[in-house]
Amino acid sequence: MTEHLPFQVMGKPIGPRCNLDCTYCYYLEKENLYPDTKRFNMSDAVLETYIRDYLASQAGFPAREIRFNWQGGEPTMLGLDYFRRIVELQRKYLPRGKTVANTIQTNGTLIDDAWCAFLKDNDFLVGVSIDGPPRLHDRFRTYRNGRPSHDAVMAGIKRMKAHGVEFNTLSVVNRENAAHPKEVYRFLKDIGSTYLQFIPIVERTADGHSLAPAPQIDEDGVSYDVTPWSVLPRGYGDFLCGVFDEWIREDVGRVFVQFFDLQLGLWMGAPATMCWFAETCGQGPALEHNGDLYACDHYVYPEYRLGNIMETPIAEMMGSDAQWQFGLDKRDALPGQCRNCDIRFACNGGCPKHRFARTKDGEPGLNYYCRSTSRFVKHAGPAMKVMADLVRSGRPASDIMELRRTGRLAGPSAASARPGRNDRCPCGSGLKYKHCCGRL
Ligand SMILES: C[S@@+](CC[C@H](N)C(=O)[O-])C[C@H]1O[C@@H](n2cnc3c(N)ncnc32)[C@H](O)[C@@H]1O
Ligand code: SF4
Ligand code: SF4
Ligand code: SF4
Repeated sequence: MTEHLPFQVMGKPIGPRCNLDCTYCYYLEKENLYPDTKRFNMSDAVLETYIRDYLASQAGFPAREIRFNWQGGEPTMLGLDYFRRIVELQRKYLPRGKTVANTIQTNGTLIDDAWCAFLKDNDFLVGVSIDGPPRLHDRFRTYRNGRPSHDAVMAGIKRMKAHGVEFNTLSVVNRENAAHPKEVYRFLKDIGSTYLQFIPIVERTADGHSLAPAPQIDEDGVSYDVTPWSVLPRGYGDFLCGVFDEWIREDVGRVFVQFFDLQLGLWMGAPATMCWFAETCGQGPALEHNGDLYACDHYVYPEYRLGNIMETPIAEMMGSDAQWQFGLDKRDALPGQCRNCDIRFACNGGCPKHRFARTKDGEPGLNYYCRSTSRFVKHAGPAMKVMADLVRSGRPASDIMELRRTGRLAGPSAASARPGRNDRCPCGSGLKYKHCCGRL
């Protein structure tokens, strides 16, 4: 058996089954992978094998906590007894000296008081999918009959808050809500979310989505063969900058936005905390209901199936040449433009799933979101640099808000107005702009 790195599985104990039918959902179509399957619940035998083998596979690594991520489809459709069994099996097989943590990603519509009590008692961290206020959320997140889901999600969130269940929000950035960064951000704050994740959505028509009647044209006149709900690169960049401007004004250290957090880490030279921005990947396989293991949640396709946990130990599949190669390809397949990119440290070419654009020289393999990332880094880079310096000098990153209030630092909008090359850099470093953030 070959060695493997620590890894975290995205578990799909109910496969792609769901009580909602979100227009943009990439996972519902996975039913086609299992055409003869009527019931997608992971059997007790597969569940027990998974929990036993996964815990054993992580036992030798230094991290004390071993994490299980439950997703889908909609995992809460499995019911509470199913999750009680999960906790029981985790206790049974927990290696000495380790602790277990659980996250569950849900649409929130089925969270009642009994669920809340269970989630609280067992310290589950809950991720709730919500795309903003009703007008924006209900545009795509509906039941099969088209009924909106926002009210049900909010009822679930209200209950969780009443029970003191820890939750964060996961919002897809799509063509509609991307145009309203401030409204989305303020809404998420108002409902009590203090940890916000934003995931951009892009689906190519070439992947079999036939609903895009014509190429989608970006504001810059560039044409993309993506679905009408996919956010365009310019729109996603603008969204990130819009949210950043709100956050940096009064919320640093109080509200955690995953993207900003991880960018700050990268500016400080720390390893990426999200695979999209890491140099290599391949440490986040997806486990389907029947024990099939895939290279990644974004690559649940037959050609990326590593095997089945009922036949091959999970550790062996994760140490296989195929999985190593999958992870290294992220770095090795970078096009020239990325290899020579000044902000590669903050991007690393992004997720390979999104690398279907062409570079300025026409080379394939550039990330669709290249323009979004570079726009964000140029906009937020000066402030990121200041925050990184603050943290390095033992001060909290949130001190940046005071520096900006007292005029000792230019705001992001002033920074993005581009000073002259020989002017003092607006980030406050004392260097000339051309020697500091101007190099971006
Ligand atoms: C597939 S769902 C499964 C868990 C649960 N049903 C939920 O909605 O949270 C996991 C996350 O993926 C997001 N998602 C769905 N389709 C997507 C797409 N095409 N691109 C990016 N994210 C997507 C959902 O909004 C949700 O936040
Ligand atoms: S609730 Fe989750 S799994 Fe269900 S359709 Fe929506 S995004 Fe997909
Ligand atoms: S910003 Fe663009 S060119 Fe630079 S590493 Fe990212 S995708 Fe590549
Ligand atoms: S393919 Fe994308 S989502 Fe999957 S592990 Fe790599 S970077 Fe992460």
